[in-house]
Amino acid sequence: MENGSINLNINQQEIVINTNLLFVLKNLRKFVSFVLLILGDLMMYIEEISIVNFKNLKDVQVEFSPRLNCLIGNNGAGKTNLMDAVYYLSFCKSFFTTVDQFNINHAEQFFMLNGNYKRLSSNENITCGLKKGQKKQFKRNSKIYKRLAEHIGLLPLVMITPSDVNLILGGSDERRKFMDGVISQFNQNYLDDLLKYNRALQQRNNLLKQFAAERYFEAELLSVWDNQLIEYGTRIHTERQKFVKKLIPVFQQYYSYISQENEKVGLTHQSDLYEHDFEKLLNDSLPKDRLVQYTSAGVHKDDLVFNIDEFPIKKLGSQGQKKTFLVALKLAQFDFIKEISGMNPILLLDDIFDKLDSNRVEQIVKLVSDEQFGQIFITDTNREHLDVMLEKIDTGYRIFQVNAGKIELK
Ligand SMILES: Nc1ncnc2c1ncn2[C@@H]1O[C@H](COP(=O)(O)OP(=O)(O)OP(=O)(O)O)[C@@H](O)[C@H]1O
Repeated sequence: MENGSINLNINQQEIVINTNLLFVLKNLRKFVSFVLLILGDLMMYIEEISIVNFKNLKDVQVEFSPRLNCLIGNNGAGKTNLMDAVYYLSFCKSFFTTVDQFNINHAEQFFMLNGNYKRLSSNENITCGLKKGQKKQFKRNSKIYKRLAEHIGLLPLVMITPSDVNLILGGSDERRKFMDGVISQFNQNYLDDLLKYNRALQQRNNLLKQFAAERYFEAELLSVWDNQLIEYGTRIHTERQKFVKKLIPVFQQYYSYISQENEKVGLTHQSDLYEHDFEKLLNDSLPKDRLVQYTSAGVHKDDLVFNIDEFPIKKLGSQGQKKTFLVALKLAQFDFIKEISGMNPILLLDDIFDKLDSNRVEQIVKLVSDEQFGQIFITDTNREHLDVMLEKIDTGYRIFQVNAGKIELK
């Protein structure tokens, strides 16, 4: 008995030590971010860029401010193209198209981007070149990347553009892409799980089609893919759940600040896996899957539900409310990435003030003028909103006039 109670005490002590260790590890990342913040070392920014033949930017060299860069010019001048060039150097692709060749100037055969960055205490030179009909070359400090995935996350960046409205208006795949894009930037395991899940899903769907075509069924063959879906899908679900849990309160705070508490917004992660475990789901949906010849349940059906005052924002939100929603969502993404990377992501705000009333514009201006944001790029067709912003940031900004693909420092 005595021995038993001694063992019990030891076990309890071990549990306490383990729990403390877990707590320390969990909070270590937060602590490091906090220390870096205090030391002012969260800064990461692009110092200069040279662009050749990227869309309508044929020959551009620009030195940027580490704080605020305002791009002013008429419609079609090339403001968004300049931002997309900066986006490209972070993500190895355009924000707007997956077809790389579309980024080459129509009259030319190649494009070239070259960016110099300050990142924590080091300098980084990133170049990208693409010739028509060839594979693109992406280099960090003159060394070619073997896998582009190695570059993702090195230069964190968040972009807000008018096309983000597809997140609200588009299908659930847009919202899954949003979740997956943010999580996988800093989580290689998540990206691997996603790739493996999609491969297994494809194979399972092929098999269901084959069974139907041959009027035949073999449960054992299907279970090979079921097991893989369950393994990867359950991990994907857990990561998405953690991400959304972190995102919601920050997003709601931003929305409430910008709208001055005029509306209440909600964001919910919808997934079959909250109700049942994956194995049961696949078993229950098997008769339907055999009929429709594809997998009808799983994390590939997940969605994010966006509400305003408890109604779907897609149907009932005004244009300004939708815009506010997206700005708050992307700013919450900014906070999430900042915490994970320990750096201030570059923030690109394209045409952000369109559709917003003057109160909301003023709130956003106040927000992003704050030191908690690092380097910011902002476009507008005139100086009206930007001048209000510049009153709040008295030093460290640059204004560029963009005109027919040419960029001039004002
Ligand atoms: N591959 C390409 N080659 C040449 N020009 C291109 C290419 N792709 C896009 N463009 C041109 O770039 C221009 C669009 O530039 P951009 O989207 O940067 O404009 P903007 O200044 O942001 O305008 P807005 O204020 O309307 O948003 C268009 O004139 C378009 O035709």
